[in-house]
Amino acid sequence: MRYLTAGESHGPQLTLIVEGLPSQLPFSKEKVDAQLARRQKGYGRGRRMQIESDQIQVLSGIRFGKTTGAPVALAIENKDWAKWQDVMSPDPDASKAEKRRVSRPRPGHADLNGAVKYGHRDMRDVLERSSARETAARVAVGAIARQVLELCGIKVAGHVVQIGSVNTERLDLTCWSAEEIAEKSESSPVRCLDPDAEQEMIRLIDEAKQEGDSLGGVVEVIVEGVPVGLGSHVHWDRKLDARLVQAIVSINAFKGAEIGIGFEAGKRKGSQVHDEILWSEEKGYHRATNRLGGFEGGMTNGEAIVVRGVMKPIPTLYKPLNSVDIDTREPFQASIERSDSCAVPAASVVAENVVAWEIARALLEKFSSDTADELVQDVNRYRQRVREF
Ligand SMILES: Cc1cc2nc3c(=O)[nH]c(=O)nc-3n(C[C@H](O)[C@H](O)[C@H](O)COP(=O)(O)O)c2cc1C
Ligand SMILES: C=C(O[C@@H]1CC(C(=O)O)=C[C@@H](OP(=O)(O)O)[C@H]1O)C(=O)O
Repeated sequence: MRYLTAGESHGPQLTLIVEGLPSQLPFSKEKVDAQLARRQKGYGRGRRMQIESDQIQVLSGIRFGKTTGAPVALAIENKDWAKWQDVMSPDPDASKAEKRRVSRPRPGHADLNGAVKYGHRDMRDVLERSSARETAARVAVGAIARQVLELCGIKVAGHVVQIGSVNTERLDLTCWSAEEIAEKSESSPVRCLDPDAEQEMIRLIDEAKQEGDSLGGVVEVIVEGVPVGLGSHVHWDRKLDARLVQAIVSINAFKGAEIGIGFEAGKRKGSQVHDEILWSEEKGYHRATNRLGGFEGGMTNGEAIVVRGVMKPIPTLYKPLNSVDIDTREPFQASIERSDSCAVPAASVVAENVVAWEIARALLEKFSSDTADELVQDVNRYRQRVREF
């Protein structure tokens, strides 16, 4: 299973093609649109999210509410395009495009590197594609992947663990199901499970916004119901934990990811890290704890997958940093039109969906999947085999 996305932030639409889905998979446009709506919410977003109302248009690969096995093509409209047509069409109005030409690179964004690499004197040609607008497309494909996972009894949930200096480390989530985590985070404007931390996060975002500054944070994704043995120890690029880390760090502004207790493992002794193996009639093989976040040897071990990602603060600041104009090579301090001040809550939805995609991809690699029925039967047969091992 693979996908491609295309589209500029202020172009007419995002376009995506998903290839390799099982045929006869029940396809719900409503479920995809619901994930897109979740991504648009979250405290700290800027004015752009009030303009957009993301929904997919299904262009191919679906008939009678099911996949046909052919590539699924989708589009997501950019409503902001109405104001950008003269500048962003393939044949723009030269004088209008000149007025919106960008010669002042933002520290922390892709502007300068992209301009140097691709030879652009107008950095709009970089920022339009490097924009996290593209994450709407990735949420849409993740939302389709979730429909595959759902059939196989696999649930994905996410929440915000930290914004700036406030975190929820003191929460013990071991007794919460993915469903409870999803429900609780959904009712929080910052998608945080701890009401005290939530209030403090909101205060910090307001403060940063007032100062013309921005904030990053940490998000966590949990995947429940995953069978043992997705991914493989036999080759580097088949290790599923590594693929999840790549998926998370590929989200705009994400600078790191960890599985389970992650970096904390470097501080502890082995006896405080490794999860003891148990067996019971009811659960079969399982672990006493889940510090390793559901992975050993690049393979799932049947415990919940726990993956975290850290997002740096948004680079576009109302309080600008020093930079150099590429026309004059003179220093400048620019003012900006609009930006998010904190997109961590929104990014937690992106993280859930890129993780869902990667898990679904690993599932389809392991099991027969020409049709949805074959997939479900194969997964069930395998789950039985695991119980009898
Ligand atoms: C949901 C989301 C919203 C974002 N919104 C903005 C924004 O409004 N302004 C901005 O400068 N960067 C924003 N970013 C971050 C930039 O897209 C990102 O920093 C940039 O593409 C450079 O990539 P890098 O930070 O991964 O190096 C956002 C990221 C995400 C995930
Ligand atoms: C459009 C989205 O996020 C955008 C991501 C983004 C960036 O630089 O990454 C910059 C902003 O774009 P604009 O300048 O048009 O307001 C965000 O709004 C979105 O999330 O759908």
